[in-house]
Amino acid sequence: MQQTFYKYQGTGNDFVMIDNRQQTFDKNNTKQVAFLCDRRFGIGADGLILLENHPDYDFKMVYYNADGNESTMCGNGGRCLVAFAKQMGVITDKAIFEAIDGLHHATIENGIVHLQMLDVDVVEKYENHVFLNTGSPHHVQFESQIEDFDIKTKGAGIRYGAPYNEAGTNVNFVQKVSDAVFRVRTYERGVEDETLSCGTGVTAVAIAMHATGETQDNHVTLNVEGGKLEVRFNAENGVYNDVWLIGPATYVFEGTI
Ligand SMILES: N[C@@H](CCC[C@H](N)C(=O)O)C(=O)O
Repeated sequence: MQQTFYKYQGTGNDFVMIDNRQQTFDKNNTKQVAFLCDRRFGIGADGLILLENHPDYDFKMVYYNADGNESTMCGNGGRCLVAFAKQMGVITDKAIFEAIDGLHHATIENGIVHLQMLDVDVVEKYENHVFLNTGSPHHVQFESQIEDFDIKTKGAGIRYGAPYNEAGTNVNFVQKVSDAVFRVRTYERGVEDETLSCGTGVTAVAIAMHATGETQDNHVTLNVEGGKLEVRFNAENGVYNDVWLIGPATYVFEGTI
């Protein structure tokens, strides 16, 4: 069967988008999802996202990693899905949608998507790293420089090591640029490689930098390999709410395969 698809990217984190409002996509076919995401044999993407109907909200998001498995929240994917829902005529300039981690509010204007992320009330601080969940699990590790870093080897070591083991985590390496600006490179679970950007990852980094006193600001800029993202939040007694991930979401091409 031929599959119509749309390709989007958000700061270089790229996704195959499928309109599944008619429930025609075989959601349990892991091999098919992995094939569509394959950069040599398929379309090529870090993940695949289904746009589905929701009885109470604008739409539902179903997210798969490039390995073909359904996974936890994808921040850049959520931003791209808002742009795709607009292209499909499902929304105009704002949305409320359900993802695996709950409800998300979003707005879109001139290709820039503001996406509200999960509140965070647990930030685990260790000697060399911070661990927190921003819809997906994130290990955040501060480094003095990440330019010449072997992200894939170092990231995989942490992702598969204790205490994360097989369930794993995403791994973010962070370098401070200035008070409220950080450079981030991320190893993504389920892609099992460095990606050019990770939305839940930069959200985790912004909160981790605030929680450890690396920034006093509640509006942080994150320089990633694929561009620039912003994260804003409200911090009150160790609880982070009103968390927003902000950045571009761009249509690339469409086709059938
Ligand atoms: N690219 C994502 C994160 C996607 C989920 C992640 N790979 C996982 O399985 O935890 C983002 O932009 O947040």
